Amino acid sequence: VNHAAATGTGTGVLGDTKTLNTDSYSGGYYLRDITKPMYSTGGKIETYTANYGTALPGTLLTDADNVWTDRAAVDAHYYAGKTYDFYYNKLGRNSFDNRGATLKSTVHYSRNYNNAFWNGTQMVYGDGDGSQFTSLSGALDVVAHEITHAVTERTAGLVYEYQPGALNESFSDVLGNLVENKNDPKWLLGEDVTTPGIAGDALRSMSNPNEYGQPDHMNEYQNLPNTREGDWGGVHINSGIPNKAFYNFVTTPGITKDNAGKIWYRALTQYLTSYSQFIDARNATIQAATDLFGANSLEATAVANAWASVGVG
Ligand SMILES: O=C(O)[C@H](CCc1ccccc1)CC1(C(=O)N[C@@H](Cc2c[nH]c3ccccc23)C(=O)O)CCCC1
Ligand SMILES: [Zn+2]
Repeated sequence: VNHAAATGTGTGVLGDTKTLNTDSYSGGYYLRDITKPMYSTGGKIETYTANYGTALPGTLLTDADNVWTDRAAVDAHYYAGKTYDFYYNKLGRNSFDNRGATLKSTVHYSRNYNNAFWNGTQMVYGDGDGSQFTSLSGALDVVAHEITHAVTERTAGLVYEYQPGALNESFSDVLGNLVENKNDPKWLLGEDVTTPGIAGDALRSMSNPNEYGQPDHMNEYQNLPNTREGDWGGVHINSGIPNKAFYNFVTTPGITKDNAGKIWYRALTQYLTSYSQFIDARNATIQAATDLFGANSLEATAVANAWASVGVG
């Protein structure tokens, strides 16, 4: 048969079994999902391996019997599909460009690579060194974090430095956790792949940014240089402040995750721009809440209070 949707099974990074959307061709199966609405305009989800090198995208994964054992690839593929579904079904967005662009992931990037990234074209995942991280595609919040960088790039375009960069980071953490949708009262980031030898820790905490060295209030804002060593003005550090604002908002009685996500997404895609500062994000999220729920709604009031609680506005 020439290219038909097939259903395979695979083992994920944490040893769990998952059902996968694959593509059958005469002779075997590709790790390619052709079942999504994006396929009507040629979009698909494809997962590659860099084979421990750094050339991208590497080789599209194939398998003879549709039983997949590359754990990092299984999760990169499955979680990209879950993230696509969230954006399409919950927010009405058709892939990161809203025009059904193909989602391409590469796993086994380099050796013992303790990180992951969106490179402007695709997602890239390291396997970690087994101590600091396990394969980073093993966390849905990480996968959705990376794909949200692509969404931000195509919408607000928040530049990756200082406050706009910290907002860029925060939107990726917020959407990462909303897509993951765990009942995690601490709203942790990367908990499934950080320090496989230690339970209960994470990369960041949205409920208590201080726990992982991040500020949770403007009076703790860290003025860092716009260099690699300075984390581009502290984009992964000062994101603790907007992260805490979102946490305070979404945990306000009467506020739902779905409505919080709609408000943050509308602010990102309708009001924020390349050099928006924290105060602009406050104003944008209040405006979005007002658009969606009314000026004196619980949502609009709670958004203003949440930003005020971290010293913004
Ligand atoms: O997407 C991002 O913001 C991060 C991308 C980092 C990157 C950028 C450019 C080239 C290479 C890597 C990756 C993630 C991140 O937050 N990385 C942080 C924390 C981190 C992960 N691995 C590290 C190793 C050393 C130091 C810090 C880190 C960082 O790069 O700062 C996001 C979710 C999990 C990993
Ligand atoms: Zn990021």
